[in-house]
Amino acid sequence: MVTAPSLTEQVRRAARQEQFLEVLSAEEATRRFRAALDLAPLEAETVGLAEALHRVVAQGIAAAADAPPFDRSSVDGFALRAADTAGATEASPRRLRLNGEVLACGTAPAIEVLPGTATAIATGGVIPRGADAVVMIEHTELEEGGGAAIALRRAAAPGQFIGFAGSDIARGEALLRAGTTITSREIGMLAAAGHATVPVVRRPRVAILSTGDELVPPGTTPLPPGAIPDSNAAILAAAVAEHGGEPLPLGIFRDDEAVLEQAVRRALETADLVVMSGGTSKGAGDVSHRIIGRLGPPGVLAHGVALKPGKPLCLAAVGRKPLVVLPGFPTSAVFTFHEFVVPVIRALAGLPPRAETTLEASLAIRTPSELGRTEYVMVSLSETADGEGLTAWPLGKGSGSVTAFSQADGFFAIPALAQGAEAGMPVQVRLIGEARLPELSIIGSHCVGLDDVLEVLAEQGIRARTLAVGSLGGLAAARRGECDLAPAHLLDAKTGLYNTPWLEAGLRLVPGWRRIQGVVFRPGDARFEGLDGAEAIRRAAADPACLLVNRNAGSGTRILLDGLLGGARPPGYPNQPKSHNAVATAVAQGRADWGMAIGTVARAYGLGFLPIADEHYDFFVPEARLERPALQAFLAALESDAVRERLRVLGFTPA
Ligand SMILES: Nc1nc2c(c(=O)[nH]1)N[C@H]1C(S)=C(S)[C@@H](COP(=O)(O)OP(=O)(O)OC[C@H]3O[C@@H](n4cnc5c(N)ncnc54)[C@H](O)[C@@H]3O)O[C@H]1N2
Ligand code: MOO
Repeated sequence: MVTAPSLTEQVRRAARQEQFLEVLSAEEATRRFRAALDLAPLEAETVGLAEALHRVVAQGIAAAADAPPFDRSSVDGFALRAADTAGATEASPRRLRLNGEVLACGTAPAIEVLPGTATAIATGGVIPRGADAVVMIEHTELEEGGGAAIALRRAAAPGQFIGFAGSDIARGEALLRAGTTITSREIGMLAAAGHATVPVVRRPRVAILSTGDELVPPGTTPLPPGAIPDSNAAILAAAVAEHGGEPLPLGIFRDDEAVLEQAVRRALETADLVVMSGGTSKGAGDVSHRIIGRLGPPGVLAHGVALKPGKPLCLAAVGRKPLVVLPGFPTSAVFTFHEFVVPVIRALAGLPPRAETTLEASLAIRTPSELGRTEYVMVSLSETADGEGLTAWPLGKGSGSVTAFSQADGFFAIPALAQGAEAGMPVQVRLIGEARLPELSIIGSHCVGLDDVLEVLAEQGIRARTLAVGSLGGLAAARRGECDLAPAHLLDAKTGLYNTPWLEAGLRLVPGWRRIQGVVFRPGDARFEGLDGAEAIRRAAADPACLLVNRNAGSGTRILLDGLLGGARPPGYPNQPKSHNAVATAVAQGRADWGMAIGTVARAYGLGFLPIADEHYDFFVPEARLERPALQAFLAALESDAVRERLRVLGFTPA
């Protein structure tokens, strides 16, 4: 009898089909990598206090001097012998003769305070020999007439208003312990306790190489066709510095084995750790991992890890030196860097393992995942309706995204043997950096006009976050009370009304603005030029050579377009990007001939435009949230002349 292979067997078979050396679990890959390395902190070096910020103390440091260095007065007044003031009262004041010196800060006393005398002293002045207390100037009276003297009407306690030498920290006392990260506070202590320099752990030097024929330095304009800005090197260099390393950015290398091998050999000579990105998968140009075998033992320790993002990760060592090839995809590169490389950098830098915070949240939407790989899903967090819990919204941008890791609050894992996670499931979200929930949470349809309103709020110091999940997704979030505002432009085909048919108990509809949706096409295209919008759509839908770029399901634009197509599925229909801009770019670049977008975007891309619908872009607001200050500020901004003018310039009309 033939039985279906078990799930585990299916996963093992899938792994065997990979060309990778062996697809390992993340734990096993980490174990092999760490076992091959020397993870002790690097040797010490001495730096001046001005360079000591964020460095790690290499060995325990004792105070080199007393602080304060001498007994000193903590008030402006008179240094005297406490015994001379015993029994002083309103009725029987004590009279003390003044010595002929004034102890300003920095003045060494010359006259001993003998019984029956006092010396004028400033805050911080050196306590003179003989004195054991200080009285405040306002508790004394200057005696008129018979020579310089003061009268006191209350007794002083021995030691009062004296800061004794070494009472803050005494010479030889432990000041800083090994492993302490130096902040401004430690620098202050070092300076006060007699140190001008400090022994710190040498920062691990991390060489960063980007590989790929398509890569160009950030900011290259115009971008050559097919070129991609090298964002990995930029984010990796900054992340190296954030975790105590010294980045050595070596630049961009073409997919040329000989050149790359030479560069990596040189990097291994100067750096403590070498990080490459790109070229570790299976394409013909994927050469990075191939050269490692020639650099010396032990070589590749893991190539292929059962996780997503990051499957093609390659961990290696040459001697005891770590060498890592990160996947080229930006989210995969930075995610695997943080999981596998950051702990190594921190260990070499003498830093403790990074503190990790995990919060429980409820998953907002069903999230599919690939069987056989632990999938890490980048999420944004929002507060639940009662304000007591959190909802996790998958960013849904994939490994190639350059924004997912940077914009996510954190991530949760879907186990290798699951094919997804269900909406409403509790998930453990590990935070990336510090998650700061925004004051204003906006979930729904995005419009360029919204950015202008939010700009005004930002000027008032109110942080907003927008999650573009389409009009229907936003409406669902508003119904659950999980956002402050759900922007929507939903057309009800039956009534021809926008948004109001979706209104229900517990929700308000705040009018936003009107915008013109229409057909976008390249100027001069005779198939569209001069036609009425609806007629143009009918003709385009019937022309097999005319390629559409559609919109994502759940977006208001898609609902509008589907209504106009009346069930037709013209060529290009499956191409469903998520924004007006993506539609305009596809048409401008000739990858499609037409699509539906708002007039403002059509103008920005220099496209032809046939108006179709004057639609309402409004905001669903959960009533329970109406009183929140950030929401009130948003509503006020919406009404303001400044915002109305900005919207008008963009081509929107007030609702
Ligand atoms: N046939 C297969 N193709 C791919 C597989 C596979 O198993 N079979 N794995 C996919 C996975 S998973 C990943 S992750 C990527 C990683 O591929 P590489 O590490 O070889 O990366 P490249 O091909 O060089 O580049 C991928 C992608 O990333 C962009 N990139 C590269 N470097 C940078 C950089 N420094 N800054 C910004 N962007 C960069 C590059 O332009 C590509 O778009 O492979 C899948 N393919
Ligand atoms: O493993 Mo790759 O990182 O999915 O994108």
